[in-house]
Amino acid sequence: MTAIKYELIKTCKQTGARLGRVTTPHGSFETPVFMPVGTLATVKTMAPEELKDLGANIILSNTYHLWLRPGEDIVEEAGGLHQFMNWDGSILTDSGGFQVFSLSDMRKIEEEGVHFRNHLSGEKLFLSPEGAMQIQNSLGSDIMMAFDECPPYPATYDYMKSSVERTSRWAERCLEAHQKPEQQGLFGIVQGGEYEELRKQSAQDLLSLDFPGYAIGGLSVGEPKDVMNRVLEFTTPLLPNEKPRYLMGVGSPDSLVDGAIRGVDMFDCVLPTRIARNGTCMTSNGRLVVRNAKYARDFTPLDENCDCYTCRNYTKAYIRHLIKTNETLGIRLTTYHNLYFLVKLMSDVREAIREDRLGDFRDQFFDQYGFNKP
Ligand SMILES: CNc1nc2c(CCNCc3ccccc3)c3nc(N)[nH]c(=O)c3cc2[nH]1
Ligand SMILES: [Zn+2]
Repeated sequence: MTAIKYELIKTCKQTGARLGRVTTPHGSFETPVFMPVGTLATVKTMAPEELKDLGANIILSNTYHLWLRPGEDIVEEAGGLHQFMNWDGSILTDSGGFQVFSLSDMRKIEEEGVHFRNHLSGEKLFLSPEGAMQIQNSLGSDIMMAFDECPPYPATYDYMKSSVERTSRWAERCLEAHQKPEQQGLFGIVQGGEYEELRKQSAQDLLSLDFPGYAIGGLSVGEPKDVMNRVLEFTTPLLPNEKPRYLMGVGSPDSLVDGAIRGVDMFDCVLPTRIARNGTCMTSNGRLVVRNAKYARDFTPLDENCDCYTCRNYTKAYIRHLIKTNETLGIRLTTYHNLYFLVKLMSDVREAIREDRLGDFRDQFFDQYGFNKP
């Protein structure tokens, strides 16, 4: 019995989008799905009950951060991440490679692994594919990610080629170091930047290792949206139809819809929680900065089309007051709303796939939200 099961329910007749269901040892969820990010074993300011209430069934956590604080040994002693943070839904952990590159300034990549400095203390550290697997094993996540290199954008073809080949060798080492495949699913991460030949090579290498799911890495690293969409158009068809596809680090509402249309099933992004902390909200009519003076006497909800807890019980004026006075309830209410907004968006996307009208949904959503239609 493998840890991860994927059921393809149907494909949208109007687009390449898929309606599916992923089952892990901690439950199942329909796809396409947005996964809230919980870096330090918490989706910032949200209690697990609130995440369940807003409709989240799977959240992300992170090898790099939890290895540094509190240490995976403490999490293991607590009985694993689910016990430690009191979350009984599914958990996906990233392997730490990306965080090393995005957080640590001094780093050196070798065949063995990556040398870098702890971004908090400056002490020298080393992370290898085997180390990343051991940490995720201790955390007890339902879905683990292979240790990969996410090259910067842009990167030369030659650099990208040698990076892809190393990431493929690291993926093999992760598989060999995988201790509990019946309890934890391991996803391979396809790299290759914007080079179709290298995406093909990366996908071919990883498919030969027969992972239960595949991630598309190396995107949402500063490339223009049309580059991301083009890479998706020639990369998703390389992946098996009967396994989930996870686009890492994406993204904004328009990228989620455009990714789903191109056959992506799973998404994660820090955006909704990060912008909530400075009082910026995603609404059906576009972004809203609630601390703006014009909302001081606006006694309507953040989004009149939203039926979330925040929008049913509080006004822009009150939330603006809380944000301006740095009252914690303020960012809790904006976080709850932003997460609900993306979870609801993906529910609407799944509905549109069921009814074979995701292309029409995209046009209507983009017009109302204010995205320019290319
Ligand atoms: C924002 N753009 C972006 N993010 C990327 C990530 C991280 C995805 N988010 C995981 C996370 C988990 C917990 C807490 C915080 C973040 C990647 N991860 C890996 N392993 N490989 C990638 O190529 C890669 C590319 C990315 N682009
Ligand atoms: Zn709301």
